Amino acid sequence: MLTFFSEDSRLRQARTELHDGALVSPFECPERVDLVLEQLRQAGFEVRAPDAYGLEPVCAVHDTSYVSFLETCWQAWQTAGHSGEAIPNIWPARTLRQDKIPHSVSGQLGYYALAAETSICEGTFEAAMASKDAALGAVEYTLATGEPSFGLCRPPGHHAAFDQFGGYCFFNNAAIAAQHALDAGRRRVAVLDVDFHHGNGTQQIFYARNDVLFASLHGDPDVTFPYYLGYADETGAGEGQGFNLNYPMAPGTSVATWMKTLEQALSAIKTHECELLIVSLGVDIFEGDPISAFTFKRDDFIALGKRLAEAGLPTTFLMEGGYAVEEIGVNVVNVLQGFEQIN
Ligand SMILES: NCCCCCC(=O)NO
Ligand SMILES: [Zn+2]
Repeated sequence: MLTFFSEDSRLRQARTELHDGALVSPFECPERVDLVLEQLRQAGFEVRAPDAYGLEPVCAVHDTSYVSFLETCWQAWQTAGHSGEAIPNIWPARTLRQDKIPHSVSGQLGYYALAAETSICEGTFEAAMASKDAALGAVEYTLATGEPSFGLCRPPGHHAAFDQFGGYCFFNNAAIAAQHALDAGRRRVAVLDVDFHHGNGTQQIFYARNDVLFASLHGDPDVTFPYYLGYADETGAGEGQGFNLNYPMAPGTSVATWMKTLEQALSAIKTHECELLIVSLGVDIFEGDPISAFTFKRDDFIALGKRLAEAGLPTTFLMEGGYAVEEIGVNVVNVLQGFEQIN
C-alpha cells in the first residue's frame, strides 16, 4: 500500500504538554513517525513525498481567520514577550461572551483552542501543512487508481474543528481529504474513525451535511476526552440527520464487542452507498496505549485491516492517534497488511 509522508511533519518539536497538572514531554512526539516509517520500510512499503497543496483545501473546511491565527500565533506569542510555548489559560467559557475575538494573542489562543493540553510552538503550522499534504496525496492516489493508500499524518487531525485546535490536532486531515474527494466529483464519502478518542472535529465539520457519513467508535465521552461530544444521541442536523453515527464504548471494552460494533458502522456505510472510505486510523485502541483504555492486541489490528478490506471500497487510511511509541509501527503496519491480504 502506497504511503504518503512529508518530512516537514517533523518540524513540530513541542517540548510541553499539560498532562496530570504538569507540563510533560508531549505524547504526540516526532518519534512516532520514525517508528512507523521503520516498520513500513521493513515491510516493503513504498513511501512517497506528497505535493504541496497549499491552503485552498484547508480553507474548504476550516475558517480562514483560524488558519491565519495558526500561521501567526507563534510569532505573535513571542512578540508579546511570552517565554514558554503558547498554551491557552482562558476560554470564552459558558458565562463569558462567545462573539469576541480579542486582539491579544492570549485571548485568541483561548478562542481557537478546544483544550489546554496542546501547545503551539515553532514549526507547528508548517508541520500541520505537511500533515494535510500527506492526507491529500494519499486520497488523490486512491481517487485516481482505486487502490488503497496510507497518509502518515503528523500531527493528527480528527479533533480539529472548523475553527478550533486541540487534542494534538490543528488541521482536520480526514475532513480536508473528504472534501477534496467531493470536489473531485465523488457524491458520498464515509469517514470511519477508529481512534480511541471521538473525532469531535470531523463530526462538527460535517454535522449538517449528507455528503459525508461520519461513523466513530470511541471511548465513552462521559469518562473520556473530549468529554463534551461523541454521545450516541448525536445523529446529525438538518440535511445531515442520520449521517452522523457515534458508537461510544466503556473503557476496557473487549475486542470482540468492539468488532461487533464495527459491523454496525460498516453496515451503515454500505447502506449509504458511500463511494470512498477514509479511515481515521488511531492505533491508541492498543491495550498498551498510555493515555487510552481499549484492549487491542497487536494481532487484532490485522483482523481490523482484513475486515475493513471486506467493505470493498476504495480506501484511504490517515494516521490519527497512537502513543505506545514502541508498538505504534507494528500496529499500523498490521492494519495495512491485514487490509492488503484481502484487498
Ligand atoms: N488529554 C488529552 C487527550 C488528547 C487525545 C489525543 C488523541 O489521541 N486523540 O485521538
Ligand atoms: Zn486518540
